[in-house]
Amino acid sequence: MSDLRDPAPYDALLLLSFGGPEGPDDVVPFLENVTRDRGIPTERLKEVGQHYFLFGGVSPINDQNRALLDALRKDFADHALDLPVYWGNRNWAPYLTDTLREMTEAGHRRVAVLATSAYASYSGCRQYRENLADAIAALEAEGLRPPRVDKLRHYFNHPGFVRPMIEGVLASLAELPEEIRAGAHLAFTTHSVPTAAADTSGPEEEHGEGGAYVRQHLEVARLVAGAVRDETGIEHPWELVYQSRSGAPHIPWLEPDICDHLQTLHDTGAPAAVMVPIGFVSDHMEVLYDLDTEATAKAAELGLPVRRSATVGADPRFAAAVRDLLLERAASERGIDAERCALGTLGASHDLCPVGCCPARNRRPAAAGADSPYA
Ligand SMILES: CC1=C(CCC(=O)O)c2cc3nc(cc4[nH]c(cc5[nH]c(cc1n2)c(C)c5CCC(=O)O)c(CCC(=O)O)c4C)C(CCC(=O)O)=C3C
Ligand SMILES: [Fe+2]
Repeated sequence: MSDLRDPAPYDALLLLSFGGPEGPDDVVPFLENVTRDRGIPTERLKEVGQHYFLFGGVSPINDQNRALLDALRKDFADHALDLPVYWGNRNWAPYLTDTLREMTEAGHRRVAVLATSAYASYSGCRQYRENLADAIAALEAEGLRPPRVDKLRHYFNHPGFVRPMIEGVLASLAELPEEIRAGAHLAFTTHSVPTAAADTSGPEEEHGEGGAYVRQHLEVARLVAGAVRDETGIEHPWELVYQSRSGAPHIPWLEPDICDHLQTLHDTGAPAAVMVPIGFVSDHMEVLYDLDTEATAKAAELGLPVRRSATVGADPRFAAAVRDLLLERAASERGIDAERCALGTLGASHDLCPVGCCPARNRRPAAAGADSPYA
């Protein structure tokens, strides 16, 4: 079989995610894992710890990933794709290294990796690749021969990621009282990163200020706003804003913050807003706390009606998109040119991050890129 439904050379899919605590005792060790050598002020860490304690010390991200695993397995089974799906995290159990050890022992030799992060950037891409390299090195040090890992391309502009978000915005708009609906702003929001990290995101010279990170988010915002206009006939004003900033105050990060933006909307007479978390794949803590708790409280204080639209989560169209990305890459690894699904004007992202893509402050080995020691 050498058709576009053939997963060869891949013999497994690895869902690679951030990880999160599953109870109060996990919170501090989890935050220590996340922030090791990252210079985040203690005050910020205490504050973020409180966000988790507010939810019983449980991050929603793990259940979101379990739901996505179920959706992927169902989608694969429904399409006669006989490929096991594993799950490993960068910062909490099931840890990436343990999952990769399990995969090694099960005899897997070539693994496609789906990261739960849709865009370019150090935090959203290279850091995942560094952790893959760390896991491979750890297993090699145990005398094992881990499989080769290939990270599937960025899917920010894949219709299986964008379409569910469009529907989410339409549903949130429909929930707003009719007399304020037409004037509602769309506040597209994503994780802030240091401006220096944004500027160097993606292949050098391919992107302007803000780099691939800002450009890719602006493209998704434009696509969603355009589809909403086509559907409703109403041109909702929109902006790209940021959330979840950490780090020292003197270091510039992408702005404006969602809460400052809500203040501006209020001050300039906007009647309502829909917060659209395009930067996140599922409803994890950044969405539940920073948007649903903090920004929603800010809006209430201002008397500004707001809604928060859905993330893709375990939407079956997203699961189908993952299958599409995997089969597209598999074909390409076999030397066959498969169609690369992408909405808008940026085109399908690269398979292999080029050398120097999304550079780290401290250079470390990263797997699954042109500069990988494990190609
Ligand atoms: C771009 C980006 C994404 C989106 C892409 C992706 O999804 O990967 C993302 C996702 C997430 N970030 C998460 C949690 C945290 N991120 C932190 C810190 C940081 N994130 C950053 C960036 C991003 N982060 C950055 C530049 C820092 C500063 C420190 C550093 O340079 O590394 C900290 C430390 C405390 C704080 O400062 O907030 C925590 C606890 C969780 C899990 C949530 C849950 O438990 O449900 C998820 C999904
Ligand atoms: Fe983060």
